[in-house]
Amino acid sequence: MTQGARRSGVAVLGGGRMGEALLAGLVRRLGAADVVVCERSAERAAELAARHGVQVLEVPEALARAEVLVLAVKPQDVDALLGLLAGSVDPAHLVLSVAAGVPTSRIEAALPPGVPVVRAMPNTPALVGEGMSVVSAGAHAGGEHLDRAEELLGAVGQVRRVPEAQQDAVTALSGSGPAYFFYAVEALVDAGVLLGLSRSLATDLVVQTALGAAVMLRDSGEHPVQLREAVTSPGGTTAAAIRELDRLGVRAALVAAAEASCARSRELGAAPNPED
Ligand SMILES: NC(=O)C1=CN([C@@H]2O[C@H](COP(=O)(O)OP(=O)(O)OC[C@H]3O[C@@H](n4cnc5c(N)ncnc54)[C@H](OP(=O)(O)O)[C@@H]3O)[C@@H](O)[C@H]2O)C=CC1
Ligand SMILES: O=C(O)[C@@H]1CCC=N1
Repeated sequence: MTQGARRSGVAVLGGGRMGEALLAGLVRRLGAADVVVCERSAERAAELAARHGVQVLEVPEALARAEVLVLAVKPQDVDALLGLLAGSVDPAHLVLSVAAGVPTSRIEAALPPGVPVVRAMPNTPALVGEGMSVVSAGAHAGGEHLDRAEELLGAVGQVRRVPEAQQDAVTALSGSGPAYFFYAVEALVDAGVLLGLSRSLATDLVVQTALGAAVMLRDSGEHPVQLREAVTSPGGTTAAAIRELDRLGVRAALVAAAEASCARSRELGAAPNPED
């Protein structure tokens, strides 16, 4: 029997926010019998098992069972997890890492030679099947590994491929991106309350407006500037609002936020200095 012939399905290693979002989509796509989770907090593990019907395993058992290993621990925990994998992982596994910043070369160096590694940057809307994931192949990953990663991440939304050098920029846009939109919604709801609306009505107005705007951006084929101009009546309310956004530097703030996210991704990916 060839190496790994008895393995199938996916093990999610690290059942936190991102791990759960992926787990939920994978269970929808593959069924709970083909997805297992490893989580070091017993309480959290029990919660995931109850919510998604998946089996919770220790790392060695998960490696023996699953073909695809999704590394979903914090970048700061990746080296410790790789230490647990190193003795049992082999080239018939596919390691799919979603850890922000961590390059495939760092993962490959900690594992036996030839283990295929794909780096991915998903985002939390995966939880509702509207994720955006971007994948890149490591040195030992071929087209079939990228196809497999794309197929799995396709269960939770859209997928694109980029050269790995672009992954920190991707993290700044789609990885961290949902938080920028949640932040804007939070601020607008507070603005509605300031203007005298109930919090509940303000939330309904802002959330549906965000959803409508997102669908127009996706489906209309029009540039965001054209869509914004269509809202902006001559001498009207929107022009007054946009003038304030420009005066307060919101465009520059968004660019600076994305640059900071990209820089932090690079920092998280750097191998720890043993002297730190
Ligand atoms: N959250 C997001 O929007 C996104 C996150 N990512 C990436 O996903 C990864 C996880 O992020 P996130 O879900 O936010 O973080 P969380 O801290 O919520 O999740 C990580 C989980 O892994 C557990 N864990 C750590 N080490 C082990 C181990 N050896 N075995 C089993 N479980 C372990 C942690 O336990 P404990 O709590 O005890 O530490 C925690 O429950 C990160 O690398 C992040 O960069 C990528 C894209 C988007
Ligand atoms: O904040 C973070 O580091 C992770 C990576 C991208 C989104 N969340």
